[in-house]
Amino acid sequence: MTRPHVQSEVGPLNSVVLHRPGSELKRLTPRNNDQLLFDAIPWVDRAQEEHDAFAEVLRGRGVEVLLLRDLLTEALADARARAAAVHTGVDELKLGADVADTLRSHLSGVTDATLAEVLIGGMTFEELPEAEGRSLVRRMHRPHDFAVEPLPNLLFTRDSSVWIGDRVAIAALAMPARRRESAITDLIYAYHPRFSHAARAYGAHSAPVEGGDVLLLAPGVVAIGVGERTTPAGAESLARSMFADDLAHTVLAVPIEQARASMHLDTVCTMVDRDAVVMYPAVQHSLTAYALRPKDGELDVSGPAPFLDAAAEAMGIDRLRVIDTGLDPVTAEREQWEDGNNTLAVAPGAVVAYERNAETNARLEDAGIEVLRISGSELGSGRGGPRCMSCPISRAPLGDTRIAST
Ligand SMILES: NC(=O)NCCC[C@H](N)C(=O)O
Repeated sequence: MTRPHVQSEVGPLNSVVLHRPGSELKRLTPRNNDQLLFDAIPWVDRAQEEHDAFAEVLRGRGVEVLLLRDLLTEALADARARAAAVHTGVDELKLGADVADTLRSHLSGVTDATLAEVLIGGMTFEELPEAEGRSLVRRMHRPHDFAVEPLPNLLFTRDSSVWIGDRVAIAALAMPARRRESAITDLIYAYHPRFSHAARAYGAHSAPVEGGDVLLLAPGVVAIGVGERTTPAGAESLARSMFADDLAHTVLAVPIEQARASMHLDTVCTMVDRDAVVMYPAVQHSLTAYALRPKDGELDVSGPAPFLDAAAEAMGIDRLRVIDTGLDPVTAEREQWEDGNNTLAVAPGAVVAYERNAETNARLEDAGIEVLRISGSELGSGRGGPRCMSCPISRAPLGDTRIAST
């Protein structure tokens, strides 16, 4: 069992948290999928097969795969975790006092696995336990309305927490459909025995920061996308916290377009080697960064400067290589939408990628990157790729292997 520690995007991956999708995906309908941040209605059995294959690819590379549902169920063995779980699952403002009381006492009596299932998969009004008396709330809600909202985006374990060094930052998620995910990761890291000594970064700050926006470019150098999800205040707050804990010497705040296709920095750029990224060509020359550094207890902010220059300078390298995908704008846009730039490195120069992005993958291979292809036809309907679907908790240090000079 490796100790949680992550200093880079590409250090050999030891352990990762994934979430095998389950009943929460079966809650998606054409009426609620937009609100629940899915672009289509996934075929759940196939999504599970695709996810199992993803996990197998990682295991095949020696990666320990921890499944979020197991971690949550195990954490709930602690009575304090159960109390917190029931508290987070029951929204009294929505349910009213009577239904909330009934649900609380019901959930207090179910098994840990059932409680985890309700927290993840949600509960409809018709699934609520029977109760004495009359409730206007019950009568006025339709049977399929959610009494406990499902969390289909838990699939994207990247976003609700991020390990920086030996500390974990619980993200404050921006979208209402995802906010409760943080409470679940918080429970796991607070009460699961494996994480009992995990120190926190970012504390209880509430300005939105999502893990998909946080890229550990090199030890001590962190890029934070600022756009649809992470706010300037969130980036600044996380930077201050990392400086205070000596986790970083430079933070690059990177403005990204506030659009669905580029909701996180990792939708347009991920690292594929210690000095190389795959990047959506349309942003390659326009991406900029503000550099934040600690100075006399305050923040020193400079820039904006071109992102690639600012990153190379902070990383102490001549240049940050961009794998030249050479794609025509239409293919590039199609493959960016399908998470072609959202790769997960299992080691320097070896990444997991969706197979459907054939052109991007071919260019990566031309550049000497090993591409481990997975199918994502159903998984991708939530708009996330291999990096979004994984939360590394342990990567081996990069060591002093020299940076490629090509
Ligand atoms: N890091 C990522 O880009 N995560 C993908 C999140 C997709 C999810 N449906 C969302 O809209 O938040």
